[in-house]
Parts: sequence; structure tokens; C-alpha cells
Amino acid sequence: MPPSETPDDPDTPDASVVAADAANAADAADTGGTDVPPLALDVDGTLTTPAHTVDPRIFEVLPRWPAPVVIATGKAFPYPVALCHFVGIPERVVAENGGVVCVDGTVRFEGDPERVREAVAAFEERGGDLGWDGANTANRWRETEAAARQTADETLLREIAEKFDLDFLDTQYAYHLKSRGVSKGRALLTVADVLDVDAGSFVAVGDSENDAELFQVVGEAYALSNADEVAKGAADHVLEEGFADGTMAVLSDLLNRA
Ligand SMILES: O=C(O)COP(=O)(O)O
Ligand SMILES: [Mg+2]
Repeated sequence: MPPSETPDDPDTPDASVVAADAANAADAADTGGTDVPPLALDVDGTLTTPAHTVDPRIFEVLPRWPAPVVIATGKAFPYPVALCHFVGIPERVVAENGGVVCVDGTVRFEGDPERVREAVAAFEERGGDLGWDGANTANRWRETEAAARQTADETLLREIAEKFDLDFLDTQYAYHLKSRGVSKGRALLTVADVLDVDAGSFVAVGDSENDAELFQVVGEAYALSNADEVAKGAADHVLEEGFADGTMAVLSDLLNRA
């Protein structure tokens, strides 16, 4: 098993130590004395293990983080909401690559879902298959864009995206068709506005081309070692560690710096 798959690898930060540092920083924040930044965290490839499961260390650290934590993902709306719920942090989420923004009791939608529906219909008319099973949980609750399994016909999807003036994204986990201009970055500006926090004060961690615009609006951006070239090119720092190991290393470092 490679080191990045073992949560208690001695080279990666110990969750209880980072959680204790976060709790101490939260105490300091209560008395106005910490510079721990707000976070914008991608999910797949960032809070997960190479086996696609959520790394349990985040359950210890994120609830104690002394500044806002925004979960920013390409997944459909219910997934990050459920993650926040079960981690025990406020529902501050960007879903569908920026198509949905939910923060502190408000929800906003971006993009043109009708055009995406038409594009998917055209894709299917041409014999394309998004690749999901009958339950279609990947798209069932999707409000603004469409996701396809990476078994889907990429060439045809790209052609359809072009024809309908949509963006095609490959996140390493799925293909997406989304409205142009919609992005995790634009969505974070909305979140920051609602929270009345400067977007430039956020630190972001991510792994794919759908994180590139996010990296551009935050103050400091980290790409994990498992990131694609677009994400690495857009980041301020490229980490040696991958997946949640890398994210934990960033969080530990941010607490030590504050
Ligand atoms: O839904 C995807 O394709 C990837 O999701 P992510 O943005 O959380 O990595
Ligand atoms: Mg990702």
C-alpha cells in the first residue's frame, strides 16, 4: 500500500495534533488573536483517499477550524451539503462546479440548465451514453449542469459542448458539461460576499481543472501531487504529497504559521 493510503503514516500530520492546534487557534480567535485563514476545499482528490473515500482526519480537523470552511465541488448539490452535515460544519458549499452556491441559509444558481439539458439530449440522440446506472444518482439531483462517467464518448461530448457553447470539463473523476462563465471561482466570490469576508483571504486546495478559477480568486492556492496540469499551473504551490495527506499538510502548516 503506498504511503498516501495510510491515514496514520508517520510522515503526514497526525489528525489529533492538527485538530488540537485548530482548537487552540479557535480559542485564540475568540479573543481576536489568530490569523488562520478561511478555506475553500475541493472534495474528490483533496479530502479523499486514493480509494475515493473521505479521509477520516477531516472529521477531527474541520469542525475545529477557526475560520469559515467552504466545500467547493463538481458533485451535485446534496453531496457537499451531506458532507458538511456529517462533518459538523456550517453548510457553506459550492456544488456543480459553481452552478450552485449555498451559504448560511441562502441558495443561488448560476448558468443555463435548459441549454445543458438540450445538449445532453443531442448527445444521446447521437448515440452517446452518460454512463450511469438506472438510479443515476450522479445527475438525479443536479440543478445546473450534467456529469458523465469517464467511460462516455469524450470526443462526442466535446463536440456537443462546442455546438451548444458550453464548457467541457474533465475533473479526473467525471466529465462535465456546464455553462460558460460558471466556475468555482465565481461562486467563491458570492460566498465571500455573503460571509462578508475578502475572497483574497481564502486558502484553496484542489486537484483538477475545475479548481483553476478558484485558485485565481483566493489569496493562496495549493495543488496536490495528484492534480492535473491545469490545476498545477494555476496554483501558487504544488505539493509533494497527494490527496488528503497533502491537504492535512497544508492545514497543519497554516495553523503553525498563524
Ligand atoms: O465531481 C467531480 O467530477 C469532481 O468533484 P470535485 O470537484 O470535488 O473534485
Ligand atoms: Mg477534485
